[in-house]
Amino acid sequence: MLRQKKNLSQEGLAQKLFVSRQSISKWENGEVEPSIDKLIMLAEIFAVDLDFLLLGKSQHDEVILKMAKVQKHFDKAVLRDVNLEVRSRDRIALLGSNGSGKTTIVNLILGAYRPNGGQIQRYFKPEDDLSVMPQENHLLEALRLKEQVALSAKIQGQYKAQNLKELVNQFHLTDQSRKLISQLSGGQKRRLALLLALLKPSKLVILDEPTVGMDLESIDFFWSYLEHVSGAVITITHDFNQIDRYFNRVLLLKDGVIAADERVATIHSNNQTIEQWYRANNQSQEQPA
Ligand SMILES: Nc1ncnc2c1ncn2[C@@H]1O[C@H](COP(=O)(O)OP(=O)(O)OP(=O)(O)O)[C@@H](O)[C@H]1O
Repeated sequence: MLRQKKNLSQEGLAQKLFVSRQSISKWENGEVEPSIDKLIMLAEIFAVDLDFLLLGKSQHDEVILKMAKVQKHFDKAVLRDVNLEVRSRDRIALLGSNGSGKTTIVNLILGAYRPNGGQIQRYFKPEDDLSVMPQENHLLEALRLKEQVALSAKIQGQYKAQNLKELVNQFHLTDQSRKLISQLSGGQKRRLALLLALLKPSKLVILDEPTVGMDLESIDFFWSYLEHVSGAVITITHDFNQIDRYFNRVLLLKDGVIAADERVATIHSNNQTIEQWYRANNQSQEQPA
């Protein structure tokens, strides 16, 4: 998948790694594993963490979350019968009109809401293996940016001052590091919220409308950074320009159920963009946010 994304043939990759094309073919078929020095080279060529390559095999296709017949109502029913299985390598875009219940699903997964019916099974420890970037930033406005990063890192047991400095730099926030959070722009706050959500490696990362308020440069940075995340990702987004590129699966929430659950590759093979697919499947509803 990574090789194809880079438009590299097996032959081309073999030349870069000083191995035969047959070796690449055997690795890709799962017959043989690359040695660690080749894995390090692969991580560099594909610009992914080594962890991503190492975990990729052991976590392949592992179910990490199951929702069965889940119901949630407030004044009226929001979720009537939600059935969903999330696997460890999924890159899911969760789509649906305003008020269809997307954030409610996120809150149920987090355990912030209890379902009125049905079951939710998490095959991971939420306190260790779940990271969330909520729709509203949960930042401490009175802290300086570097203090907020240090505090969150300490809470999550990820405190290494040098690593944090590098992370702040990667997120292009070094110039803001001494500023009070209350003085940051909306886009800078979103970038900081993403940094905090990704401080530790997680089995499941949930992002609720992450790019709202970001400028184009930050949006590009955001999506390219997410490529490096090794766990499953569920994102609520209407950033249709990116769904085609980044995600491998789309869900449409409509009338309280997952009305459509499709592989992005299948949609593309039908010569549709995700936006066209969304409009065709969500026709009777209002336009997205
Ligand atoms: N805590 C709550 N108390 C009462 N009603 C709620 C609560 N949380 C959500 N709702 C209602 O449930 C419905 C679904 O809300 P939710 O935020 O899940 O939708 P959404 O799909 O995320 O919408 P948007 O795209 O606008 O963010 C809405 O009608 C909302 O008012």
